[in-house]
Amino acid sequence: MGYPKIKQVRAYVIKGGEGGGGADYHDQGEGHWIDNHIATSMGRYPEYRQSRKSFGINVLGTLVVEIEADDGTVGFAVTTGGEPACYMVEKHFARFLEGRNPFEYERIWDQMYFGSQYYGRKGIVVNAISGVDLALWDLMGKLRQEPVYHMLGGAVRDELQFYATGARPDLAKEMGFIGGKLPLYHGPIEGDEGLKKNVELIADMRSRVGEDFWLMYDCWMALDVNYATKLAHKCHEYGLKWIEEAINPDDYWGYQQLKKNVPAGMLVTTGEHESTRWGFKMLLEMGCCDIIQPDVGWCGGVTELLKISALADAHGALVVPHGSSVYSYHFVITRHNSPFAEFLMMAPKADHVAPMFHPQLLNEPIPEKGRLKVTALDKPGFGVNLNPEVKLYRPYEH
Ligand SMILES: C[C@H](O)[C@H](O)CC(=O)C(=O)O
Ligand SMILES: [Mg+2]
Repeated sequence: MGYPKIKQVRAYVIKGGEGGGGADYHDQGEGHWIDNHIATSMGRYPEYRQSRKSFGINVLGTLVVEIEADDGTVGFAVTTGGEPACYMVEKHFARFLEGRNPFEYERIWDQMYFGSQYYGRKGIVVNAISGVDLALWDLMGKLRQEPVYHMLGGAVRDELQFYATGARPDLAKEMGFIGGKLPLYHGPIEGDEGLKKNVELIADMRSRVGEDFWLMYDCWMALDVNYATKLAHKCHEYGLKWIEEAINPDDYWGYQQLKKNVPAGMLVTTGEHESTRWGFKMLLEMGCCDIIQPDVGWCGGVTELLKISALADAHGALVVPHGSSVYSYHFVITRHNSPFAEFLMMAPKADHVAPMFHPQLLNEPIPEKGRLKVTALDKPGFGVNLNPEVKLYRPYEH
């Protein structure tokens, strides 16, 4: 009805070293806190314990999806997925968009998901679907000259408030954040000595930040239920607010048990590596956690996040999306059951606020004193631009 149709869908990869970082936020230079001996399930192999890049955490690179309408308007989005995701977007998903009205996002999502069900459902395929979906919302916003958050129902509060993820919660407190989430440095393979160091770090941070500041541990899937339970109990006396992604995301039964095991009042959070309403249904119905943390660039995009969020609301769970910069800000501001947002500290020493998807995006809003006014989002679409200085490769065409 009065809107131009979709003319072309294009998918690009941004490779590390040529504007790396950005949406593939683990792809950072040497000495960055995000790659400094963080516990992972690969830590059982000594050669992969010190660095996540050593086992290939940054191997994919950023996926950029552009959707051009007949009138020349271009919506775009970035997420992780790299060249394999480019193949899916160009060779498979583009057919469900080109020639269509861009506002048919439900039908487009449904066709991408069910058209790839036989090889997809999770992981990189859903990253690719998410990238297309976000680019579509950006295009819709640009065509209507409206920010995405307006199209999602409008803001339910005047500003976002953030906790910071990084190596220095003490500095995050000085910068005005409401809490600090530390990476867990030592996994079960490092035994009691490692466990002791994990507890000592929280104790040290607590002594630096005082009583009321939130402290959390992000365990990045590295633990087992027994270790996670011990860690939770030992950190309780230092006021650990939540234990995040403690175990393998496929082990719903383990999360269910962990939720029963943690001290009263401590929250269990997970979901950044989960996707679609069906994955989150498992977490919610099985009582696995208190907060779900979908990444809007990985869980199926905004279209799917709306469904996940409604499901969580009905289960009394909060939705605090993982990272994802503007793509989550436009969502969080519209939902009562998303009362705050995450900010990933991308400064190598976590000592100042730097745009999360730098250098790929221009005009990316960043928190000031741990907050962001809704007016910072008042631009068409997601309100960001691709940095023309970052090189794009288009490995496949259709
Ligand atoms: C810090 C974590 O290991 C990871 O890099 C980011 C993450 O899981 C989060 O922000 O949450
Ligand atoms: Mg996490």
